[in-house]
Amino acid sequence: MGTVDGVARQGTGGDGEERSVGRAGEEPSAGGEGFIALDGVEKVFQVRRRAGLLRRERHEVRAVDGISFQVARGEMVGYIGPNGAGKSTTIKMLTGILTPSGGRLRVAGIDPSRERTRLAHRIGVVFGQRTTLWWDLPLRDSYRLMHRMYRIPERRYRENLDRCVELLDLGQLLEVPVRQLSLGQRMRGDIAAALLHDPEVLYLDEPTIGLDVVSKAKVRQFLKELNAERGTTVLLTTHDLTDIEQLCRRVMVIDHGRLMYDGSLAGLHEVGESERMLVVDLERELPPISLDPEGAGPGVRAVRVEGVRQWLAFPASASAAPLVARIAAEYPLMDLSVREPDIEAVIARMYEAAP
Ligand SMILES: Nc1ncnc2c1ncn2[C@@H]1O[C@H](COP(=O)(O)OP(=O)(O)OP(=O)(O)O)[C@@H](O)[C@H]1O
Repeated sequence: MGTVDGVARQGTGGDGEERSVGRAGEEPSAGGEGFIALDGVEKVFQVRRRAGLLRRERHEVRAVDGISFQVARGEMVGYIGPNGAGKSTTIKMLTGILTPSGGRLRVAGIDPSRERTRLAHRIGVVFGQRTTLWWDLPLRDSYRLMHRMYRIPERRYRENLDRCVELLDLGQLLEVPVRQLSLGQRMRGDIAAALLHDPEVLYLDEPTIGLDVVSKAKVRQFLKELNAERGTTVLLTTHDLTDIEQLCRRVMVIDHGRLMYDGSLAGLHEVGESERMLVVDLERELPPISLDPEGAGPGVRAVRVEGVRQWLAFPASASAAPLVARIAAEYPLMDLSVREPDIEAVIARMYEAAP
């Protein structure tokens, strides 16, 4: 594991450290420290488990095991890893919900667990699997409560709400009780709620989980615009590599509480030698597609044929465009789609590839 760690840290990690300080009222941070800065952060849970009929044993779970990274103001970074890797625990420490067991952690120069309330005015959090909205209230009433809780100045609240309503398409939904919203509608409602107080940092934990293709596209487009227009710093946890591909130039991989990779998504695919899958529907049943590597790019292979449908694997770090162009030119193509490898598979291959 150490080797993967060593090999893989090649990315954009330090970029923009110089942009990290300088807001009125912000604590001066240590020379060049990132807007989000973790140094050797640990979180150890003490748990008791059954060790016989009556006996219980105490043992430790090192959910986060010495993580260090920096995120510059305005960066949008993917934070990915398999189930139980330590992602949510990290985010909970970044919001101040959990106190680290060791190491140093700062967000905008603030120690989250010591000054949770002060930090709350500067961060927004969306947990895809849970809502921060009031279940029985219409969206608009939830927003009014947040307006008061965060003491958001009236004009700023109006502007932010209007903007979120427009860009997240919430106009028809404001009077609907949250419990009657679909998952995608509720998620858009939650994202708006996290942004009403104009946070400088947004933590998103699985913001597209369970959403249909159209809702996913809406959420991603909104986040892109938010980041481009307001310079909001975003830390995004997801199991959907397309979220990362479309939103983040930088991705960090965590596993067993340790940072295994920090760099570009293309770099991650290279380290893991992972493959994407092109699924094509032809007009009629044909033998497996065979293409000249010169035109379609190297590493393309037909892996499955089922009637008119064929599956072609190709390196995930390569563009699908030349391959699609080639197939369209040489075969009677009806339809196609590209499937991303899942994160677990990419990480598994990353380990396999380590010397
Ligand atoms: N409150 C807790 N008490 C004891 N163990 C915990 C607690 N919270 C998390 N853990 C353990 O810490 C480890 C990391 O959990 P965490 O929820 O941070 O993972 P995750 O990467 O967010 O996973 P997922 O993708 O499944 O949400 C897991 O082994 C989990 O069981």
